[in-house]
Amino acid sequence: MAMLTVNHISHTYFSQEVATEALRDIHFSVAHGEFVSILGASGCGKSTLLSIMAGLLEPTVGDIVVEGNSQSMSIGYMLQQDYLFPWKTIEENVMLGLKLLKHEEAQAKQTAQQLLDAVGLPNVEKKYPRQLSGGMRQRVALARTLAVNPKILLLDEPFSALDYKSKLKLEDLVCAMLKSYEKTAILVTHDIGEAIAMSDRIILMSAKPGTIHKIFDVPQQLAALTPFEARTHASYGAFFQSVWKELESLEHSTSS
Ligand SMILES: Nc1ncnc2c1ncn2[C@@H]1O[C@H](COP(=O)(O)OP(=O)(O)OP(=O)(O)O)[C@@H](O)[C@H]1O
Repeated sequence: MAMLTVNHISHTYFSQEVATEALRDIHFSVAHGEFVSILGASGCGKSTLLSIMAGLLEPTVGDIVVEGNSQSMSIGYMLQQDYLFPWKTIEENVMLGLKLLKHEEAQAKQTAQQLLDAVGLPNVEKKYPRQLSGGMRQRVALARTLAVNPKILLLDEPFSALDYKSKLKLEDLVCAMLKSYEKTAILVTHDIGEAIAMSDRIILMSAKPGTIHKIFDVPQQLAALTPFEARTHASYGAFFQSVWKELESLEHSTSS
């Protein structure tokens, strides 16, 4: 059974008597452990779809089915900004969700420490977010997300505020962590390279209204590699070009 099904979702915003059709009949499933990217130009409805998948926005038509349940309870997020609480230590930030779920303090501390070790930050637990770099803070955000053991991670351009080297390193770390914790992930991005390097499948969206234009299976020889290895593999360029061409044709068809 699919881990998540986006079940014929359509969404129209109504504001001040103006209707904007943001999404039309979006339908796809994501398997357990799969990494799917949603790629598209600005305004194609990525954020709207993400908000619906997260359960933050009720779609006009359709629903989200998570592993057989019609609810999006088991979803964690990693966003562009880390949203760490500046007045809390790193350890307290990672433990936050566990405390809300009423986990025992000692157990929560142990989980936080294990995850901080796993994301390569073994000695920062008593520091505050302002004492860490942007890349380190995003690693803390990843640890905090994984701490509550969500079934599915929604990643909303989580590397876009980072310098290029930190971004590539974090891509590798996120994929390694997701693999070792057997998580399912959906990444929203407008970065073709990132989508290719990280995903098993890429859903390319067109705009006005947002629809699924095409779904690419990332070639196995790339999908099996780490993101950095994929970016530097001989077949990366040809696949990049085929996705790029499709994106270009979309832009021409919407601007003509
Ligand atoms: N609250 C809202 N009220 C009215 N229209 C909205 C609202 N939010 C988004 N829209 C419209 O819905 C469409 C899809 O917007 P959305 O933000 O989901 O796209 P996006 O692909 O995430 O864009 P970006 O990459 O720029 O964030 C756009 O036409 C946008 O103007």
